[in-house]
Amino acid sequence: MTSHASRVLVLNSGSSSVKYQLLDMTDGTRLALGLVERIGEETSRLSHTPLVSGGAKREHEGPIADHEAALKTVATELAADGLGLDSPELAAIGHRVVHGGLKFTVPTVIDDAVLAEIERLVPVAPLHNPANITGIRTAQALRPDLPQVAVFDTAFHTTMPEYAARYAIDVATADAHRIRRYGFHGTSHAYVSRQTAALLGKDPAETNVIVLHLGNGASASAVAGGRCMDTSMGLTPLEGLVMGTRSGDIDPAVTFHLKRVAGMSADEIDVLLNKKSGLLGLCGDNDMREIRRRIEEGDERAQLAFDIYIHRLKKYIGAYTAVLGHVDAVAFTAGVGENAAPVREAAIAGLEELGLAVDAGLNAVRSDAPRLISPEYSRVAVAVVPTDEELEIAQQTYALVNA
Ligand SMILES: Nc1ncnc2c1ncn2[C@@H]1O[C@H](COP(=O)(O)OP(=O)(O)O)[C@@H](O)[C@H]1O
Ligand SMILES: CC(=O)OP(=O)(O)O
Ligand SMILES: [Mg+2]
Repeated sequence: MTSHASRVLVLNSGSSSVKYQLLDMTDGTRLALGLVERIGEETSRLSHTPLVSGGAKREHEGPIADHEAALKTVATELAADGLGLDSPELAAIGHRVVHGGLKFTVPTVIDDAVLAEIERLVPVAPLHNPANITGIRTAQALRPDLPQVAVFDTAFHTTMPEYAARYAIDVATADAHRIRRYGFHGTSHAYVSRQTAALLGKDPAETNVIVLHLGNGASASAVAGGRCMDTSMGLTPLEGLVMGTRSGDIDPAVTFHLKRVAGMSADEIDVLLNKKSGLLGLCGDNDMREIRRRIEEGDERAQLAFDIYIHRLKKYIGAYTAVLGHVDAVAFTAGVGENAAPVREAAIAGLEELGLAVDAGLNAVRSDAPRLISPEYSRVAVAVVPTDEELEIAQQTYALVNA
């Protein structure tokens, strides 16, 4: 590595998308960012924005078969801006890895053993770890000389108290199969809880925050003084809130029932609960924008799906208020949390007894900045705090390779 290398490329590979950012870590400037969506479909879409020398956003539509092809397209786009992966200024590539199990509690330089462990965890993150692995392998092939760093979604949650991390099942069985609650979106929960403290002008070590990360995948966390006390996702990213295509919490007996009575296999049940449930299963759409549009037109199925989504959210806000005892702020983040004012309004409605309220005028403001949406009199602050998993991953990656 040359001493002046100060750029980090971050790859956030999801089940059907790749988000990426190229940053200069001397001052944290973003040089380029983009998103490849609907990978594996005929209508894949790439949107790439160079942020240097006045470059404009470029968009392409057309089939991108898999994550390897997606990453190669990203490399071509970056090269077209003079920001190619062959640049000597690149110090490292940082990868979001969703499941790190018990082994990975800190950012880790990837070698064959680390990659094998991420692979071993595929059964507990079937939608995510395979995409992360392809991202790592493709990046390694393009720049075998560079450090590749894994930043784990699970890492922030490893400090959860044992009473929150354990399921109430036979201890020997649980331990033999490493069955416990790991939690996900940890990079986002860590970043957003810190940003929320900053918004309140408080020391993160003395601030209690309920973070609601509402994207396609969604999770809540209870963070006390920077430490995760509980989170809604469990062994896998299926538990907890209602999500775009995932059921969140259900009676586990539903699965035996589907097997015994409906004759479904374990794999079929897995697909049902992970890919055909949640908002999609309830009303046929998983995009909150489309659901709100249908509700405006009087669609009752969309309304019921929305109500179920909100009911679950409210239950977690109540539960985490009890877990924390004292709450300084509830922070909404990710695609839905940052953009869907009706979700924020409905989730907080009726929670005055918990010290929570939303100001309709503030809630309607559109902005990319962290902001309060609660009225002056609200005992607990309600905030919209945009997440930036890529920045957080870049910082952790750069810190590790310079350590
Ligand atoms: N303006 C908006 N109003 C409502 N929902 C939105 C809006 N913009 C984006 N979303 C929601 O955000 C989701 C994507 O969020 P994101 O955090 O990018 O998720 P993920 O990282 O899981 O792909 C979309 O599925 C969509 O439902
Ligand atoms: C862990 C998880 O659910 O991630 P995403 O929201 O990116 O699907
Ligand atoms: Mg996400």
